[in-house]
Amino acid sequence: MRFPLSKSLQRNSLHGMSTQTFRIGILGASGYTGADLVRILSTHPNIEISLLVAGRSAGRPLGDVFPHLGHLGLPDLIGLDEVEWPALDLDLVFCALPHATTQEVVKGLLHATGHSLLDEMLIERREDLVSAVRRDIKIVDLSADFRLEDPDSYETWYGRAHQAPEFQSAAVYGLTEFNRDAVRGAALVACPGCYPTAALLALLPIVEAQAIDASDIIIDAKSGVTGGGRSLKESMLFCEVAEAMHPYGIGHHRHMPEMEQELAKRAGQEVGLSFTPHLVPMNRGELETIYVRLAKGQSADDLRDILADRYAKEPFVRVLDPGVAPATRHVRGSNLCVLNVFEDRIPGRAIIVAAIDNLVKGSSGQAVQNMNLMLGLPETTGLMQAPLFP
Ligand SMILES: NC(=O)C1=CN([C@@H]2O[C@H](COP(=O)(O)OP(=O)(O)OC[C@H]3O[C@@H](n4cnc5c(N)ncnc54)[C@H](OP(=O)(O)O)[C@@H]3O)[C@@H](O)[C@H]2O)C=CC1
Ligand SMILES: CC(=O)N[C@@H](CCC(=O)OP(=O)(O)O)C(=O)O
Repeated sequence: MRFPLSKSLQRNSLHGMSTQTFRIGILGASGYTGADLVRILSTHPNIEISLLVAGRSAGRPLGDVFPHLGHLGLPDLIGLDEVEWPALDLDLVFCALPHATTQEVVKGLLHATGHSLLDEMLIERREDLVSAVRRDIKIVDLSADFRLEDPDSYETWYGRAHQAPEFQSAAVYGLTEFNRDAVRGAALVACPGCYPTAALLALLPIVEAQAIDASDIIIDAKSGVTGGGRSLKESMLFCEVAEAMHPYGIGHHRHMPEMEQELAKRAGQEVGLSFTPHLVPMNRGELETIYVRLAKGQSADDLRDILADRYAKEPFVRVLDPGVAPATRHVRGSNLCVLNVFEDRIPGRAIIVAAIDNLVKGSSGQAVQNMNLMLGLPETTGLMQAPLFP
């Protein structure tokens, strides 16, 4: 059976698997999330990696920067200004660039390809480019640039005015389990931050059921050092991180408005949370211990039932057996989020625990999950690897 290629996928009638290949690019391929995108996509059956962009590492082979990826035969890293967008004819681009860098890059990319999003924004596009591209390029952004819907909130929390505010409203917030349909049709997906990913998966169903007081949530979070990226920072040096642990961003971390924005959409009441992240001496992984006040008549078991029901059919979110504490070793290298709920000694309170791998479900894995939907592929393609243990 044949389908038009641009609309549907050619299907292998024997195995029910798509045989179509999509050309993708990775901007920020010499960073931690870029490396994990390459790792995950290198075994994805429908993806050809056609472009790898870097900053300081531009001009070097990928295997020079990451010897563990050197055998894949991928293109060398190049600079942004060397990319010939129309000629590359990409289906999708991942932006794994530092936040604040991405907004102008995305704007430039939409102009350089004559993207039809420009029509929606009533911005003139060059007709010669329109005819040169096969179809609109799709963008999956891993940075924070398009997560906040309100330009003023962006300026308040990121300390500078947004450079592409006209595209903020076009972006779909890519928490896949809650925005599947919108992600499928999106031109630009803003993947959630790693801390919001774990917090929202733990809290959204419970807040939606009005089973807790959403104005009184306390999130105590711990992250591995890769959460801070690969560029050199004193606070990330081995001697500063090993055998130590410290909180940061106390009372003013930029992930708070992101969590509140998404919780508020479902809470039906005022949302208030305290959030304190800590840096812990491990490479990857993230654990959140969340303290909540129960709504009248609710128990910790009720919260657990709400999560278990909500995620029963989700491939990447698991509620562990009663009493089993989620740990980063349960998810390492996988696209899983593991959750559980515990009774507090103080009546009327409960404790929710969530664990993810910040580089997989917290960034690159979730980005590929969104890519699969945007390209019309089964959501789990390339993402079913079991966690690495111990
Ligand atoms: N690390 C994590 O756990 C998570 C990260 N994120 C977000 O994902 C994005 C990437 O994060 P991460 O991989 O950790 O960051 P890294 O610092 O490890 O990597 C950043 C990448 O961007 C490249 N880059 C920087 N400036 C430019 C430029 N001007 N032109 C071209 N390339 C440039 C760097 O190239 P080079 O090194 O060669 O200069 C590098 O490849 C960030 O926005 C981050 O906030 C989101 C969720 C989790
Ligand atoms: C350990 C560490 O530094 N973590 C980062 C969060 C990384 C992330 O997921 O979020 P963004 O995409 O919003 O950067 C931080 O606290 O800023």
